[in-house]
Amino acid sequence: MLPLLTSADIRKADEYTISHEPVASIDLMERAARAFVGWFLNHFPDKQKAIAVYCGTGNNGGDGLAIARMLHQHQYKNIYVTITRFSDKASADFTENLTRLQHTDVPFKEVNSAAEVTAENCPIIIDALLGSGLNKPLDGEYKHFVEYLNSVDATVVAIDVPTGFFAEGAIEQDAVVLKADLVITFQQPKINFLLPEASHYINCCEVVNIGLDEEFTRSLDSPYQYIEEKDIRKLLKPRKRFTNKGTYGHALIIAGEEKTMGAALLSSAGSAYAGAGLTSACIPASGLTALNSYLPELMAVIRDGNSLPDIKWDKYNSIAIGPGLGTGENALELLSEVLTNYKRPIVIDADGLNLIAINSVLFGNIPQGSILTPHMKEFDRLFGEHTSWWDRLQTARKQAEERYIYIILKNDYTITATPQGKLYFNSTSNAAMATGGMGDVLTGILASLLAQGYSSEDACLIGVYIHGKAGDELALPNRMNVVLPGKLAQQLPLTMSKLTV
Ligand SMILES: NC(=O)C1=CN([C@@H]2O[C@H](COP(=O)(O)OP(=O)(O)OC[C@H]3O[C@@H](n4cnc5c(N)ncnc54)[C@H](OP(=O)(O)O)[C@@H]3O)[C@@H](O)[C@H]2O)[C@@H](O)CC1
Ligand SMILES: [K+]
Repeated sequence: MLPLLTSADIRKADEYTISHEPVASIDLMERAARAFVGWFLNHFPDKQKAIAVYCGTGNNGGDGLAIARMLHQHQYKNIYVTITRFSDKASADFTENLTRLQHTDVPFKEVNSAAEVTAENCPIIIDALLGSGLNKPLDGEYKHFVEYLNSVDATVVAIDVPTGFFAEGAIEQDAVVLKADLVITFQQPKINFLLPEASHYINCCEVVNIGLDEEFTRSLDSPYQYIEEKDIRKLLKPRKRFTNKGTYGHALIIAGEEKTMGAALLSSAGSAYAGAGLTSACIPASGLTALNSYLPELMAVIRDGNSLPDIKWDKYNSIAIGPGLGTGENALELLSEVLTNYKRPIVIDADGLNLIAINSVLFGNIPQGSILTPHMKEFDRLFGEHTSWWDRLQTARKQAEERYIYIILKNDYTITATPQGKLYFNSTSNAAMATGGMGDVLTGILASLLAQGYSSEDACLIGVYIHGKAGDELALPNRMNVVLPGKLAQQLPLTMSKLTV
């Protein structure tokens, strides 16, 4: 698990490393610059191409100067440094790196206003204007200058954080930010890099390690954590000898109407392929043929007309409700029944969430430890409109704590908010998975993991990870443009077995 730190905490880790490793601050900057250059050398090997390095006068600018010097040592022939003296301040390490640069023959100039900048015609721009020290939205000279650079046709490589981009906190919709083709960031992705707003400003991000003290960063106990494969390997249990279907539980998926049987089929398939010993689908009678022909391993509990089915609650180790269920009277009655009669954690998705949004009194009946899986719109229907993903995260965290539930906020980096106040960012999945029915499969996977005896938290972390991982395994090596949910479900047994060897 990689702690994701705010800028303030990164500064603390920075200071701790400087005094405890110990390493001089200027040497830590040198290490950061070397890490950047190591990556840059491999990906921009043409040493004749002109590179413009724009440096502010803080430590981000200091990095820029050190990087310009190192690239020059690596025989990059056309490096042009511009220092923006838009304020009187300059950090000590910036000043030291300026002295070091002056001992080379790299040309540099200093400008006091955006108007002094001459037309840019380098195909590569290195952005070292401002980094994680940004403390207010850009205005004045920086704003003009960034707007100008955004109009230039060049590949922009940002050091650590693109100028004007807040590493955490709500991002304003009209924020002026230097748009980066690539960000080479130090130690960890910044929290806002993992939220959808980043897509307007950052095309691609690479993380390079600069050796900040890991024990110290863990001790900060950040609420924001990035889940890696090794974490899932610790949680996922291999199937053992001398076990039988009873060992792996019975999941009930309450989903689908006549015209939305697909959602029920995909959820149920997600449950079966994720390894529940038994999966029953509670569906309308009109869907029975579809169910039997789609996956004969599934069992049916029939909902007939307006009457509710006779559900033997004790039979099921977990229940998921919602995909394709509709928001009519019957669906509402069904959900109310479940919330009244079933006391273990359940999974609520899609129309299950929409029903709660319309009938908020139901909120109080959700069993503790239950898992809600909203996408952005469902989330806002449940908890009110939000204008930024950062605000959504804070709401998710608060609601999960107050209601003792898990909220899986679906997104590129799906986030699980827990009752303990943690926000876990998932690291798998890809754009080929952006297709209808994908969430239904996730719902089935979660119900399946609960049925198999995983805690709600482990079910969330494992479920979201394997769902994305199966999608990655199908899409990435085969360069598939789209992965269909049914295929993804079929991939799950292989994905899971790879994670348990
Ligand atoms: N973390 C690490 O471990 C390591 C970090 N390193 C590097 O340090 C970088 C952080 O450096 P940093 O703290 O000096 O901040 P930086 O981004 O250079 O800017 C500071 C200046 O900007 C100013 N300023 C702020 N907002 C502004 C605005 N809107 N418009 C105008 N001005 C604005 C602010 O002025 P003030 O408001 O205080 O007057 C201040 O003077 C980090 O991104 C990484 O590259 C590595 O070298 C080594 C290891
Ligand atoms: K920068």
